[in-house]
Amino acid sequence: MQSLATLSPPRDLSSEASFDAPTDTFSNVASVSSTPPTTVADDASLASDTPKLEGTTPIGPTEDVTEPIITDEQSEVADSIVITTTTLEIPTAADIPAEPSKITRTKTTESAASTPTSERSRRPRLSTPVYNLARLAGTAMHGKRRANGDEVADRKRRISSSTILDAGLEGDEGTGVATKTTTTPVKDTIHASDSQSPTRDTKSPKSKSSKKKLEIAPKRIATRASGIQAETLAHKLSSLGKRGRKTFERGVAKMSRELKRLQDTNEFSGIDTRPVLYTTWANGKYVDPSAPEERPAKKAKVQDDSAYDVPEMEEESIVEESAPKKRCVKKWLDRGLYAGQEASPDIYKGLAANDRKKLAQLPELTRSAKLNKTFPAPMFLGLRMLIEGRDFKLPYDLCNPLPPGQPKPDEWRKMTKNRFVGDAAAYWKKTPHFKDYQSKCVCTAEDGCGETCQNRIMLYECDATNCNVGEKLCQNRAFAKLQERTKAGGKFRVGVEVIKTSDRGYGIRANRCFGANQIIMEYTGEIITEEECDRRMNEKYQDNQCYYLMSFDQNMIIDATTGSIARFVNHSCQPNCRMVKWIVSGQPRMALFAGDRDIMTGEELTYDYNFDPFSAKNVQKCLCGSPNCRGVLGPKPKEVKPPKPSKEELAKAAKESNKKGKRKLKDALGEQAEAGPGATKKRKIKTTAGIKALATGVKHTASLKAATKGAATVLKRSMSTISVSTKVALGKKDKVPSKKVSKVTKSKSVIKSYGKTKSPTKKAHGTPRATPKMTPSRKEQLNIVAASIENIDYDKGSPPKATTPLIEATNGENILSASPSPRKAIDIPRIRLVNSPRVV
Ligand SMILES: C[S@@+](CC[C@H](N)C(=O)[O-])C[C@H]1O[C@@H](n2cnc3c(N)ncnc32)[C@H](O)[C@@H]1O
Repeated sequence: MQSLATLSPPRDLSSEASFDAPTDTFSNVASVSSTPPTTVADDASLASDTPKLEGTTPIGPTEDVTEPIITDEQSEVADSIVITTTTLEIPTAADIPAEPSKITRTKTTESAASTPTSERSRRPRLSTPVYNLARLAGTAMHGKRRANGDEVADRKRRISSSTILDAGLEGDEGTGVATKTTTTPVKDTIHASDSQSPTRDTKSPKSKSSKKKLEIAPKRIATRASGIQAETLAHKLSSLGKRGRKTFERGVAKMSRELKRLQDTNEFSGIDTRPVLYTTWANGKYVDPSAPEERPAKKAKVQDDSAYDVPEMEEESIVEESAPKKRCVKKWLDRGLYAGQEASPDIYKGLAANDRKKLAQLPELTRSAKLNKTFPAPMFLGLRMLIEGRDFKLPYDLCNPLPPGQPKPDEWRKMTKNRFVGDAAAYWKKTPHFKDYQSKCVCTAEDGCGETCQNRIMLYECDATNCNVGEKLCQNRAFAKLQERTKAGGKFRVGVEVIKTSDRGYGIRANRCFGANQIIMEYTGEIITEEECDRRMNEKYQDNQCYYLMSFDQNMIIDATTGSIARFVNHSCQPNCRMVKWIVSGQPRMALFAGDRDIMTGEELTYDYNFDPFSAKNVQKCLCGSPNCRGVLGPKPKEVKPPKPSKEELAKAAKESNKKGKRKLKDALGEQAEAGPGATKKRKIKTTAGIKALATGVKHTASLKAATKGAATVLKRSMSTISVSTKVALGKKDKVPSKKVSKVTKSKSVIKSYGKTKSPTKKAHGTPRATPKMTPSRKEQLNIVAASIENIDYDKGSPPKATTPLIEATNGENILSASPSPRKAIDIPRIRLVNSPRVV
């Protein structure tokens, strides 16, 4: 009988789930049920890790016992593993036929051997943890002894009992019957290998030699790098004295099986199964992860921050926190992302009663005011936000200012209000005709001082003195709105910024959107007399490339060399803005307004300078780049008049008209005869439409008064011939209060005095200025071309509309065709600037 060592997983491996999970039943069984060596004499048994089973299962006779076939896997196992063995009684070749050998096997093996089953043997899987052990034992570094595929069958190898058993098991895999056994004595081999194996089987220590074995049994080193020496049973025994050992052995012999099994526990073996902790070191010190995080005191934190050079930020935030909270002011936009969308016809639909009530109180939605169609942003929440008054951020394309660090113009002293310089203030007072602006408009709350407001038509801004509607509903307060908008500052509110152009010096860019005709910024500066302007041109600005002088009012000039940002607006022959002069609280003020189309964020703002260069020397090349560029910074071209007809053509035309006149007279007489005496009168009324029409069709006397007044005011501001036209327009039979007529007469005298042509001033270097356009009077600029409003179609009962004669600028520009403003939408005649600003 030879003992056959079976390969069983080392004890420590069974507990090291971290390497390879011992999924095989065998390992687990081995771990749990392995026992100390049965006897110290039995080396194999002593080294064995497998439990000693109570019963032994005879393995059937094996014929043809040959040298065991060692598979690659098995050989590796044998080579590299410290093997624990279990005593097996294997029949020798001679014994086999005589009596069936008995072999002590594990339960699994036993069942595999005894019960023919189709189950695969689990044995080969046992080798998995063995590799790890080899690596741990330090033998793995030597590498494999052979390459894959080597013929190893004939090679003489150390063979362990496990190998033999494995071989046998391999052979009967599937059948459970061992087909090959070995005759090679393996005991010595096992000895050698067992010298490193831990002692476990202490089942029956019998002799002194076995005790010696126990004593010299090497300490088992825990495979975990715990650093703690595992105190094994053997180790403990070795430190005992003779008597102590005897006592122990006696005790062991008496030990119950359960207790013996306990000895195999990790605790008993001194195996540290606690997870390995990766230590953290910081600044040369061990960081204990379990220790609570140290929170530095607040003061220390500030000191830390200072190390990163951000103390200012910290300080600022602290200051902000301590500052009292500002009251949240509701911000309104009159233009938004969804500008132009139609509002829902029933805005109260789907709202709760409370919300309806709130909504009804909003001034924007009161019946008297016009619904602002341009404010449904954002699309679905607009109404809710109106009710609740929440702010929202503007999208990128509505406001996109340039980043900081843009080039800034030097030597520019900003001035946000006009200032009279020198004699200008004194001279200004002599012409108080701007008191006329105080005449109240006749607008109703529904109108809201819209396009039909007389003040608006006259370019008078409404205020408390001249507005019939009131501040809340009035829409004719552009300058007041501008002031309100920009007073708080901020890039969006200001809406414009200086840019450096590539070829025209500085310019102005819109950093937000502006609606058509919306006021953008005021043009302010020093108001100087012509004499002062000449002086500055000759002395101060002699070598200047850029001029910031603009004709203003009463033959005066605004010099914006010291002035508002509007002075940087460049010229374009196809501009997107216009410079318009308004009378605000009786004072003329100039501002840049958007043109007839909306202005998008990022566009450069331009207007037509209608530039007067004084002399050829000052003519500058225009670089606006528009398709209709005039080439130079010069005055607007006059409209090309049709060529004069020849004398013959004139004579012919006269004949024709004579004939037609006779015929018309005949027709007229015929009609008169048919229609009776009233017909002529009717016809007369028709031709004198204008204000007469208003007067006849109006029920409200107040409206009548205002309408008449409005028209008269426009006329009186235009030229002296207005009085004639007005009289015609009013008609003798119209019951217009005499006061109004007298006012017109009065204005006539004003205009006379104001319409004086100025004496030509001396140009630079003593030459007289040859350009009366420099500061044109109203008389020079405007001409009445018609005083009819025949095409007005009033609704019955609607209040009368203010009317003004259609006026054309002297340069031939027809206002209706040249500037199709929204005013065109309503059928009233309109005027343009009474005194168009000019850059000089
Ligand atoms: C009122 S300033 C405009 C601001 C000026 N670009 C600046 O840098 O101060 C008028 C001057 O700008 C220049 N300028 C404006 N528009 C121009 C244009 N379209 N082409 C060439 N130069 C222009 C001319 O030199 C003109 O005298």
